Amino acid sequence: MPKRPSVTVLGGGSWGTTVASLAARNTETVVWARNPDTAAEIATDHRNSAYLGDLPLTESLRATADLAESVESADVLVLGVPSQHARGVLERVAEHVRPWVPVVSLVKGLEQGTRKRMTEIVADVLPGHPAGVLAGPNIAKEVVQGFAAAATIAMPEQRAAEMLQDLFRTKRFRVYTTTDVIGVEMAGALKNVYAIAVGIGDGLEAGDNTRAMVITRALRELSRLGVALGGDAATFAGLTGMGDLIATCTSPLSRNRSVGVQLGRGKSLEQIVAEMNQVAEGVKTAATVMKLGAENGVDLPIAREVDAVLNHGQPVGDAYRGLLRRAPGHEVHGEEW
Ligand SMILES: NC(=O)C1=CN([C@@H]2O[C@H](COP(=O)(O)OP(=O)(O)OC[C@H]3O[C@@H](n4cnc5c(N)ncnc54)[C@H](OP(=O)(O)O)[C@@H]3O)[C@@H](O)[C@H]2O)C=CC1
Ligand SMILES: O=C(CO)COP(=O)(O)O
Repeated sequence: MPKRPSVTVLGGGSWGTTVASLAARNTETVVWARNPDTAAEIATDHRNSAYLGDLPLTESLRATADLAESVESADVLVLGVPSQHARGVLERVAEHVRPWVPVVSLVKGLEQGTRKRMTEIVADVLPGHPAGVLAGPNIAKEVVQGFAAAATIAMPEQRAAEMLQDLFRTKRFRVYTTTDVIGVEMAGALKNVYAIAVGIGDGLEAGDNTRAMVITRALRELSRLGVALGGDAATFAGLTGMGDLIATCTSPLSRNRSVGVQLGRGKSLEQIVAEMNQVAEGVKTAATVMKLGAENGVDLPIAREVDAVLNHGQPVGDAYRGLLRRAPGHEVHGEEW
């Protein structure tokens, strides 16, 4: 049997480590963690206690804090650092990575300032490398424990998606394929903003009907923007759209939802962020999403309230009351929330 392509995962946080642990079941895999203690712990104890507690990782997974060494012989690169650091890490690997190696992003965020998706950043920094994304309803701790879950890998070419699919799939981690890179990337980035909205409602103890209302209308809102940006409407109804929105808006393990819950209970954003040791991408994505909406003529009433709370001092109670004051239109064809 021909040897499978080797994988290097850049980023030793919760999800980078989890995906590396999945890939290591299928092929030679190394994870790069910038913190040497994290790399040593993964390599020797097969754990990443800072991010995944005591949960055991695949024993064959290698780890290093040496970025150049980690990418030199990689056949596939996986990007697993938070969105605002992706460009910097890619720039550091550019001179070490072999030509044409595909890059798969795990990142659910947009670069502030440029408003670019991660595959657009790959195109800037590593031109010529095929770039795609793996996303879905994938709370890291559940996946690493082996609970059944599914994701979608999007590559510009279907054949590439099918080749890469086999590197990440396991008996209990189903990996579907698509060529809708824009849709999958946008769905992953957008759902975090709406998970903050749902979290705020939960923090205010608004109830189950409110949660269902916000999730459902959020799906419509994020689909409108995603389609305006070039995504396929069907993608937003699938795993990376509706699926991930449900997981992130309802899981007690979601960091984005948790930011919203704490805001709803009256904590300041500064305090919440200071107390977190993991990334909640939606905090930075909200303002970017508002700019994308304005540029593309898409009204985003729910995201606007989240942005107002996060960035413009809007009290959380007023944000929810503000939404309810707007008159509802046609459920399916209306532009309203
Ligand atoms: N966690 C999850 O369940 C899922 C997360 N994602 C997405 O995956 C991406 C990564 O998130 P996740 O792993 O959860 O994040 P975490 O917060 O768990 O970990 C972040 C990782 O990135 C590293 N890092 C931070 N800044 C830099 C930098 N400047 N240069 C290099 N490395 C850096 C951290 O290193 P250090 O420890 O040294 O600070 C850490 O290893 C995000 O876009 C997230 O939305 C997608 C699906 C599921
Ligand atoms: O993307 C995720 C689940 O699919 C993780 O969500 P959080 O970043 O909110 O924890």
